[in-house]
Amino acid sequence: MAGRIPVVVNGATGKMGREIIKAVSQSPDMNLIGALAKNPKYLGEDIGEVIGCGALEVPVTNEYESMMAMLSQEKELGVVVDVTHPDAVYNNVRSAIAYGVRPVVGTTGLSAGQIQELAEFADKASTGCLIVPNFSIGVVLMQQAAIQASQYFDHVEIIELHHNQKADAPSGTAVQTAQMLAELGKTYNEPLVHETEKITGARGAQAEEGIRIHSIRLPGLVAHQEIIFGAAGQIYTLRHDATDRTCYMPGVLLSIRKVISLKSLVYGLEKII
Ligand SMILES: NC(=O)C1=CN([C@@H]2O[C@H](COP(=O)(O)OP(=O)(O)OC[C@H]3O[C@@H](n4cnc5c(N)ncnc54)[C@H](OP(=O)(O)O)[C@@H]3O)[C@@H](O)[C@H]2O)C=CC1
Ligand SMILES: O=C(O)C1=N[C@H](C(=O)O)C[C@H](O)C1
Repeated sequence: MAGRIPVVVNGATGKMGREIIKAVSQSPDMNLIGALAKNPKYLGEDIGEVIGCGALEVPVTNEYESMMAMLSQEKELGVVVDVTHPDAVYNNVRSAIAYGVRPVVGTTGLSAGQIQELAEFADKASTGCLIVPNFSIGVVLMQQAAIQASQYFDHVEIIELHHNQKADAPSGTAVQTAQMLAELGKTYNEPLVHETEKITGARGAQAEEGIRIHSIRLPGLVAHQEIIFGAAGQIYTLRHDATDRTCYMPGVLLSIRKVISLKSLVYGLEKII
């Protein structure tokens, strides 16, 4: 369909992938042309039927390279949305860029070194790539509030709480939040006493500049984060709760629309809104 952004969703049968298939297929400026999944159970089936929204005439496939080749042949610049697994995402993104396809990466768990390598790769290819640890506007607002608060508070810890099918810890959102606070050029949480962990990990993971991250995994949770600031006589808590994955869809669609005009890798939704 002329003028529409051709989109392939990788991880199409997963929790995020299913929502993205619905959102993309209902967007008048996008054309869902591919649905990639790992599970052989769905191969060849119509992705619309698999996710229960009616036929979309897009069969599920696991042939990543062929999909990238097909996207690269489209008249309009093609986008692949990656919501797969931390073990797969790096190679997926490299391969997409090599085909001139624009990746929108929701998958978390990439290391800082891997992101740097992908940025160099995207730069050399002059190809846009968006890595978005969290697509929800609420998280962007929470992070902005945290940046403001950090001017006045020298002590902060992050608690992230997720469903217990999550592969990576800490969450990409928590890692990004800690980075944002660390980049402000101060060190947090100067200890008043010598601390001993009687059980390893009791004080959480140590991120940059003394910031601690605590990860909780339980059935019943979706995706939640608290940023807790402390000072003499007061506690300031910022909290975001994703209660349903539909909260990510406006950010996913915006990212698809924006990535086609980028010429390099951009990290974070806050950079494009
Ligand atoms: N940026 C954001 O705002 C958000 C990011 N996420 C991130 O998105 C990713 C996916 O999350 P979620 O949908 O909950 O996870 P799911 O496990 O529900 O879905 C992952 C999908 O990817 C497939 N998959 C798994 N391993 C591979 C692989 N090696 N190669 C290709 N496909 C693979 C799975 O297939 P199969 O079932 O066959 O294994 C499944 O379809 C995670 O990294 C998560 O942190 C999640 C929510 C919001
Ligand atoms: O796995 C999830 O569910 C989520 N992953 C992302 C992360 O690691 O930050 C975004 C959100 O927290 C949901």
